[in-house]
Amino acid sequence: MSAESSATQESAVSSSAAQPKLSLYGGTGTGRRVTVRDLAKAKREGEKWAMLTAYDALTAGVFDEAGIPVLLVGDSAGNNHLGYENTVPVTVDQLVMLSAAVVRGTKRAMVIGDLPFGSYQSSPAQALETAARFMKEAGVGAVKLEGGRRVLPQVEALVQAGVPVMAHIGLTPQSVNVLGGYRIAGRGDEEAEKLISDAKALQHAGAFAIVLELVPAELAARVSAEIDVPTVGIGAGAGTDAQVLVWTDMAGLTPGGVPKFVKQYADMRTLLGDAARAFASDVVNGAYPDESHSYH
Ligand SMILES: Nc1nc(=O)c2c([nH]1)NC[C@@H]1CN(c3ccc(C(=O)N[C@@H](CCC(=O)O)C(=O)O)cc3)CN21
Ligand SMILES: CC(C)C(=O)C(=O)O
Ligand SMILES: [Mg+2]
Repeated sequence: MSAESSATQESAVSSSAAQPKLSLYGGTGTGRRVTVRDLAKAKREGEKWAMLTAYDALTAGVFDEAGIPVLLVGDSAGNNHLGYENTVPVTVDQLVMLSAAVVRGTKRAMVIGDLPFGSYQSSPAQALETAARFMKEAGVGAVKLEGGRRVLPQVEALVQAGVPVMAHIGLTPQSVNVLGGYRIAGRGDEEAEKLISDAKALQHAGAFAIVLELVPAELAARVSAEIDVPTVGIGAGAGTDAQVLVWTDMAGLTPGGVPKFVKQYADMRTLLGDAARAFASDVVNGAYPDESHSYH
């Protein structure tokens, strides 16, 4: 399949399930994807929205049918899909492939590609080259990158070239080796002021939304009130315009403990483990397959 045709908005996923009433969709059945204008309108009208990560076509299709308006192909695929320790080793090739799958598996969500570590920091030209791959080869509707002031030239160049950019400040996991861990950002007056001025500068540079990760709730609420573009919180309290969670955390599939900001809405680790154990047990006992699963 050519890059062109794999990037179409068509999908094998069909939906007959009832959709949640989200004006973000411009009414269901409009046959179009959520756009940056829809998200701007949601902020004006005080409508909150949810974003989830997605790393494959089937899971993305489930979220699309559930009415999640924005799906992020996060570099959190590093630890949640590809088996790495963190997001640092993730490559553009890997995320472009996963992004293409998420676009193919969805019809209405805006799909955002997370620019991996090392794929945009060097220069605006590098950022544009990477973003163009996500748009042409995967068909994403926008990209996301980490950083405040230090990436303003990249944000400006991308927006001027026609690439919608979601910014990401607060805890920026691609800098985990500099930070020495995943710590709360924006504590203290000086850090708080820096976060606010970064948010304003990113908005001025043309970012259509800003992720606020692991920042005190009061500060995130203040940022959200002081800027016109939507904020998307993760571990940033209830005062942001939208919320994002890593889907494996939300669904109870992530092994070990999850951060305190996560709410688990399912227990998929137990569900899948039980299914696998039941299958294995049936095979060992001769209970599967039986006549109904056999051909003659
Ligand atoms: N599965 C998963 N969920 C995520 O939310 C996530 C990833 N992976 N990978 C990329 C980043 C890393 N993130 C993280 C990772 C750990 C904490 C954490 O341990 N937080 C502590 C509080 C830290 C503090 O007190 O300073 C916690 O217990 O909540 C937070 C965000 C968020 N992102
Ligand atoms: C947690 C979100 C914001 C992210 O950047 C990711 O999933 O990679
Ligand atoms: Mg990320």
